[in-house]
Amino acid sequence: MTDSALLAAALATLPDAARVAPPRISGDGVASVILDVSGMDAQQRDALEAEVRRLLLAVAGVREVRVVQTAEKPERRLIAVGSGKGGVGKSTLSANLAIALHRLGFRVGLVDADVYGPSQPRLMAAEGEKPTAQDKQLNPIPTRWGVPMLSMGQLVAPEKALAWRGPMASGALGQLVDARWGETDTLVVDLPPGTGDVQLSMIQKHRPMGAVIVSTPQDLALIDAARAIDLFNTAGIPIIGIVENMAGYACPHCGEISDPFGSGGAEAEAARLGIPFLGRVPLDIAIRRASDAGEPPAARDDAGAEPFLRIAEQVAAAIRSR
Ligand SMILES: Nc1ncnc2c1ncn2[C@@H]1O[C@H](COP(=O)(O)OP(=O)(O)OP(=O)(O)O)[C@@H](O)[C@H]1O
Repeated sequence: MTDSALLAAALATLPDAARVAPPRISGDGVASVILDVSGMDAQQRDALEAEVRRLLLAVAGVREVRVVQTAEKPERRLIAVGSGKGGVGKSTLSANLAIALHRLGFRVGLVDADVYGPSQPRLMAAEGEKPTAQDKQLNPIPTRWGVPMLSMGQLVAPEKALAWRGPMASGALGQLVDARWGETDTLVVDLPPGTGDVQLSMIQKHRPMGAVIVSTPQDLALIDAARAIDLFNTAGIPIIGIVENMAGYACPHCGEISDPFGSGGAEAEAARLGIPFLGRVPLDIAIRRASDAGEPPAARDDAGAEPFLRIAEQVAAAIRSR
């Protein structure tokens, strides 16, 4: 006859013994044990389970071992990046913000929820890669920038996306957010422009910690940005701040600075609305070229990364103050 005390003694030698709940054994020699695998990667989990099985099967009277793995759901904050209208650089900002936050020490993942114009696979040099799934949960795709990602563009062919109705897009958003993000503590979510179903689903179901709004300096973009801000405000999601993108164009030939979309509009709007202004990203052909080449400027060790790092520092401060 084998009792539970014998099993516990066999497992006491494990370095991870604290993760093993007291095992039980049935009269017919089936040992049951629960392992707490919180924070472990798949390899560590498998190794622990194999070791527990080996030790228990070595105990006289044990003919079978049943193992259940449990893990605490890690606390993961979502940062939604939105804009009132398309083409203002929301995707560019999301990718570079994610990388800059990673450089500041956060464990960051990137979700591209823009079903109608997913651009993260290109920006992050992951075009053509398809995520695999495990137990119906998607595995994020690692990128060379240390920020794993998932994109609507990896779930649906571009020509089919246009036919997607709101509920389908919202369902897909759930799959991206609830994927196997493991140790990731912060998800940067690149939303579609505007205030449609995906944004509502994001707000209602996934409750982001806060939102970053991207706008160009011009009036029309700002009116739309104010609408996006209003949506988050109404739902009680804090606005972390506004970023002004495509501000101040430096001519690559003569160096003269011009302001094709005006200047300072987003900062003035932020002041008017009483929300933080997070910074300005210049209209710079180097940003467009690097983005098209899948080499986000925020990953560089030169001045090109600076605007994104400054913005990320403010977002990091907002995260830490919560
Ligand atoms: N600061 C910048 N300087 C130069 N080009 C930029 C800058 N920001 C973005 N771009 C370029 O502008 C274009 C639109 O940017 P992006 O795709 O990030 O915008 P978006 O708001 O996400 O658009 P959409 O709503 O279509 O997804 C891209 O070609 C991008 O490389």
